[in-house]
Amino acid sequence: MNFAGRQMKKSGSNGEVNRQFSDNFIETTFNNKWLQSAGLHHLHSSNTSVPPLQEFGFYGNNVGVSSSRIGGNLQRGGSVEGNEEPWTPPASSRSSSMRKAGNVEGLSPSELSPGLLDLHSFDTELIAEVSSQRSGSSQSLLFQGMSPGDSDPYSSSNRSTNNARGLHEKDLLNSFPSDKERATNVARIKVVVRKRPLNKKELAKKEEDIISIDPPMNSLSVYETKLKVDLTEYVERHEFTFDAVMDENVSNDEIYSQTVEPIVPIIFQRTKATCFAYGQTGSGKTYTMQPLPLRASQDIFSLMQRTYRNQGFQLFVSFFEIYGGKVFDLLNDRNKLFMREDGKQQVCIVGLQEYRVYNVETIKDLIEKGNATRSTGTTGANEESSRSHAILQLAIKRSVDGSDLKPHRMVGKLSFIDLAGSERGADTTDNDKQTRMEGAEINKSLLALKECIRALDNDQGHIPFRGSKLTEVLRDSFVGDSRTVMISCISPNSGSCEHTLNTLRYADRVKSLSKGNNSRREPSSISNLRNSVAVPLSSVFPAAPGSEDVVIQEANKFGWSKPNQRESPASSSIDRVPSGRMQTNLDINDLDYFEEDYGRFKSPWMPDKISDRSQTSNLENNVRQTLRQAKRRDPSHMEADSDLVTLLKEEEDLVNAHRKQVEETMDMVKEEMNMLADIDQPGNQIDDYMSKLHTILAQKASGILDLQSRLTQFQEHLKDTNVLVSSSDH
Ligand SMILES: Nc1ncnc2c1ncn2[C@@H]1O[C@H](COP(=O)(O)OP(=O)(O)OP(=O)(O)O)[C@@H](O)[C@H]1O
Repeated sequence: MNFAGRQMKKSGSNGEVNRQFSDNFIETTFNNKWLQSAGLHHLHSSNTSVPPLQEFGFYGNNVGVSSSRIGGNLQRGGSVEGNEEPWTPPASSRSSSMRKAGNVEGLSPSELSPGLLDLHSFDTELIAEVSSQRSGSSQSLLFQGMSPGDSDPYSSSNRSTNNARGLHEKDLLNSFPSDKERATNVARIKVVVRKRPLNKKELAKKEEDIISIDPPMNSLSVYETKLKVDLTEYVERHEFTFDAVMDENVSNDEIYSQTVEPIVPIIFQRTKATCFAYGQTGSGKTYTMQPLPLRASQDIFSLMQRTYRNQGFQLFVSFFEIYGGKVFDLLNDRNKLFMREDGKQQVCIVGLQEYRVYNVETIKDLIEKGNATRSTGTTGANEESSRSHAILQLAIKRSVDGSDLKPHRMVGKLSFIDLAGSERGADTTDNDKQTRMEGAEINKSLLALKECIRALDNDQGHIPFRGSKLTEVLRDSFVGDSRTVMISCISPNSGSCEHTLNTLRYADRVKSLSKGNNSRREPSSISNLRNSVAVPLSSVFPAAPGSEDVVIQEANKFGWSKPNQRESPASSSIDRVPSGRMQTNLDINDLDYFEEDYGRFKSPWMPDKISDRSQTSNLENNVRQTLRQAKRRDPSHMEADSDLVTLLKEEEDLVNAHRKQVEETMDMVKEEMNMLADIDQPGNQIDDYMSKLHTILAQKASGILDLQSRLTQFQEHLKDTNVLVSSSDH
């Protein structure tokens, strides 16, 4: 990442790494770039004086501790008016008990009250334990950035207030039917892909751009160069379709309108939403994520001013990172924080500072401050690489009775997660020990994320969210009434092909989660996994979308896409993949391949190559021969023929789909093996992980064996038909 803040020294932990700008792209500061691209360049000047956008009618007097403001626009609860110190209060000014609570591990739940932030809690989900300690101590709470509302006790007096408020809010919600409708219309999980341009380094190395994008179709193709067994090169095309696909010319503004803009209004409707960027190191995650919170807060303020004027909504910001498996507050001297789960499995962060904000300028300052504190380092693919997962949260709260005297409670929350990029140890040789350790830790948490996605995808009862801090934070993004936007960032260069395919495959898995109640993937959702075709190298570069030498996919009646070669001279030059991926006709030898690979599942890793199967399709030949004979003998068999052909096609589609799934799983396992190989610390439960992978593969293999037996039965059936036809001849 190339960001102003990254010039600063890396804070915390072992390494003090000097940061510098990447010269890979145009030479403006990243800060400038992201503000400009977000349409917020007016905020760039440090002298810019932006009048507060937000002055609530309810808070006209700004009485009480929670209405005091620091440095003009920024309020840290608990600070007294006139305190000009804009960021962290001096240590002496902090309550010692609070400091203790934020820094001592092993606290019992009852001790968690100060500075406890429930990541996704809403007013009905507040933690009971905090209540008794909080009442009457708003000053201390506010020093820890807690608005008193977060700790609202379940006292009887408050219950009645809550009821009143509940009614009031119900009326309020009823008064905005269009927003409610909009909320239901916003997809639960949206997956978009963004491709960055080739950078200077890649251009200098004359690397190919291997990704073509077809924006109207929301699809993209990755052209992967491979070697045949005879060592001739061919290119395999992998086609993917997502909710939106953005090429290198798309601005950050457009990214915002495609991703976060639609979910902003619904966080006023008691919804939690998460936007996270996923992708390999240097693929543009930070570049993409940084402008989004600013744009979102602009819209939030404008909603507060217009639609929800005088309704008492307030905006709070917090910013923390997960680095090396630990949590640090990016807005409070990188204080170490602790995650706790309450009885309702709500994840809470002990000691996290939250800032009440009144305008976009303040949020920009906070983000810059946080980014400057964030852990960065240099990887082979990115000189300014984020080595931590950064989580910025915008929380909308309301006070119980609309005044600042009463506690504020969570209404909705929007989280922005800039994941650290993964890089394989094997990709670079010059990484120092710290970078490798960081990489191992990042890989571990990303693997934990993948495990959760896989578990959700397989409809498993237990989702291993506790596998890492990252997945604990992300838990609520995937369950319950939440909205999630995943932005998959991909690098266009040929050297990143494997990473890119992996990113896209996982994006596809996440996409499949959106298909109703986390149910197993519908057949249509596996279409992406099947859309790999091979084309000759010469016909690929340049391969504009829609060019004549590609194979067009169209869905068959089962919802799976089927290869349908366009009638053009070029299409006939489509090559055959040795593995048989190109085969559109059923090949009995595929079954050998399944058995062969099932054998491999049981044996140690990893299959290097899927066996070459160029033999003729025995089953298909048998079937066709039988049908031809039958037709010749009795025209009344014509109808039965077409039924058989349909049946045959169905079976063929099934087998192809399963075969593709197995191939995809193998690629994924291979990638994960590579990642695991980079995690060389003890106690990382590799064995456990491996046995899980074994189980998954064995399940897939058994599915394929089922198919094989169905096919055999089908073949028997055809033989019987043949016998019947022959005997009727006689
Ligand atoms: N769409 C884009 N247009 C122009 N430049 C881009 C784009 N995406 C990324 N970049 C540039 O590419 C470089 C790497 O981007 P960035 O730091 O955002 O990657 P990252 O995925 O966050 O990497 P890491 O995971 O290592 O932190 C930066 O110099 C950034 O300015």
